[in-house]
Amino acid sequence: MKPFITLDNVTYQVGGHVIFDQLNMTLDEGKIYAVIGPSGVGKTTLLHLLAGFIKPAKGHMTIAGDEIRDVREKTSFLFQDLGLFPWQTAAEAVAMPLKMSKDRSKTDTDETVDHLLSSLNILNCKNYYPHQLSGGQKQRVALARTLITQPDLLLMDEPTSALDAMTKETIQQLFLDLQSERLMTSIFVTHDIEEAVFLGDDIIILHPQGHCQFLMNKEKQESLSRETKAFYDQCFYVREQLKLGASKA
Ligand SMILES: Nc1ncnc2c1ncn2[C@@H]1O[C@H](COP(=O)(O)OP(=O)(O)OP(=O)(O)O)[C@@H](O)[C@H]1O
Repeated sequence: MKPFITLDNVTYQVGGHVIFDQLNMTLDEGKIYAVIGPSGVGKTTLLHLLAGFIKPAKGHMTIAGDEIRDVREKTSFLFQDLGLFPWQTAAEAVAMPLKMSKDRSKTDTDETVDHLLSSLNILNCKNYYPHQLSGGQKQRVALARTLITQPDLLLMDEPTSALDAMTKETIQQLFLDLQSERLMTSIFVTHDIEEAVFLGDDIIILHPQGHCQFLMNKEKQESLSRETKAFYDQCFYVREQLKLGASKA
């Protein structure tokens, strides 16, 4: 795997409060990274730095060898509130990022949207407005909208936190299927240890005071099944590491 993202001595502070002090990180291309850690530790801030929404006070950050100076075209962001507009149908919301590109015909855009909605099993909802969609369907529409531009980096902030347990599992599996079809690096923030262990190739634990711990996750597991002892052992291990970090703070 190639290094795709590098953070080199990144320092970030807000209102006199240091969130990251000389943070270093190398993330590989094509992997899924789960970011977990206590509330207020800086998980969303890390995503915002990577998205180019905010800039570090010191240090360097690169994606695909280029310094992050601004919001990149090839980075997509899935916000916690999904950002679906009440006046847009599912198909219109998903097509929106493509409409900004002038060199696409309407037929081409419609076909791409239908293909993606179909692969997320929501083609039947294409003319529905947000109030006509369930939580899981909204989540899929928002995911489709982030994927339509074929991003090489997908950043997601607690993507399944508002979903019930079964819908969450369906979306997680769909996400894994989509990720396996694309050359895309995904980084998602979660408070859910099981989600981090199920989805993350690696888990990044952010501890208080900006200490960052990497856990190789998937290669330690026998399978992706939640039913295995290895899965629960790994969840237990992540929980212990979080507790240990909190006790040192
Ligand atoms: N605009 C801001 N002004 C002042 N402080 C801020 C601002 N944005 C974030 N912070 C502070 O920065 C710290 C990190 O915030 P961040 O949202 O990244 O944490 P988090 O780990 O994602 O938390 P949570 O799990 O609760 O969502 C918090 O202490 C927060 O209060």
